[in-house]
Amino acid sequence: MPTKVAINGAAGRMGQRLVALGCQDESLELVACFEYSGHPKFGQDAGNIAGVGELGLHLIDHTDEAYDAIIDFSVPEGAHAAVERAVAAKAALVMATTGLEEEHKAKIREAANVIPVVWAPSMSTTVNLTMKLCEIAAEALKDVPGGADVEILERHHRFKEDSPSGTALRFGELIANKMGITRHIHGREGRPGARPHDEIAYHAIRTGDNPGEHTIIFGLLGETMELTVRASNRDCYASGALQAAKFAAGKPPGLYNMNDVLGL
Ligand SMILES: NC(=O)C1=CN([C@@H]2O[C@H](COP(=O)(O)OP(=O)(O)OC[C@H]3O[C@@H](n4cnc5c(N)ncnc54)[C@H](O)[C@@H]3O)[C@@H](O)[C@H]2O)C=CC1
Ligand SMILES: O=C(O)C1=N[C@H](C(=O)O)C[C@H](O)C1
Repeated sequence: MPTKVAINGAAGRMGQRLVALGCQDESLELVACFEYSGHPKFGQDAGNIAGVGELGLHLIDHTDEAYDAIIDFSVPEGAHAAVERAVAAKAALVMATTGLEEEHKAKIREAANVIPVVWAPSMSTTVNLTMKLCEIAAEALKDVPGGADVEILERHHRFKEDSPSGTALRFGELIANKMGITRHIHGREGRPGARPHDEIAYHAIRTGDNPGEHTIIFGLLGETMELTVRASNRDCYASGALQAAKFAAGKPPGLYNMNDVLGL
């Protein structure tokens, strides 16, 4: 039986790729494409919007159709709505939206008591693998003589609303946990003085249509290591999210991440 999937934020950049890839995947069935009712294309066919032709799936904000999983790539308010939809439908939730406030995060954690939730700031295989590599590097370099300075650079398209990216913040969190760092700063200006070792700095670049790029720098005295992971287009995120939906459907309630989905 195919996994029945609903998409929240279906007219967005990511939503359109989910519709386009999802409708070609025989192991799943798209059953609902949610948008907020004020969207200028509300009611139109999601397939036409995604450029794959009519699918008979219109942009809606309510359905009585059952589904096994709902995937959310939207905005914080949309993510809130997706959690409520998932709990009401007793469906798995794949939460991909970034830039969430603490109230939204608390709601997701609470939902994981009653439904399976896959929650990750990046659904990309290579990003999640790079996170593993960074954890190895952080562990190995935490006591290196002279210290290792960690800086995280991210580049995204000009339309991105949150900064820094959720992925950059997750990289920082994982590295900080391994190295015992508690200070996180965002850019530098003026005369901040010599760099302390126990901080991680984030730098967010916004240009053109960049679908996402992260560089993690470990700077030592005498040598530097940089790990870069770069998306060529959004399909790495969309296919990861569809995989996560299939993974989570029917799983026991709980919080899962992409390492669980990808077996990393
Ligand atoms: N975890 C991951 O792998 C990735 C996460 N993202 C995140 O996904 C989010 C969306 O990214 P994009 O698609 O580029 O943004 P977008 O702005 O193109 O799409 C967001 C969509 O959500 C819709 N929306 C707004 N309110 C809604 C509501 N109440 N209910 C349902 N839909 C609603 C908007 O109308 C829009 O169509 C961002 O937070 C981004 O950072 C993006 C790519 C990968
Ligand atoms: O908004 C985007 O485009 C992306 N957002 C995610 C993030 O904030 O980490 C993931 C990816 O980098 C693309």
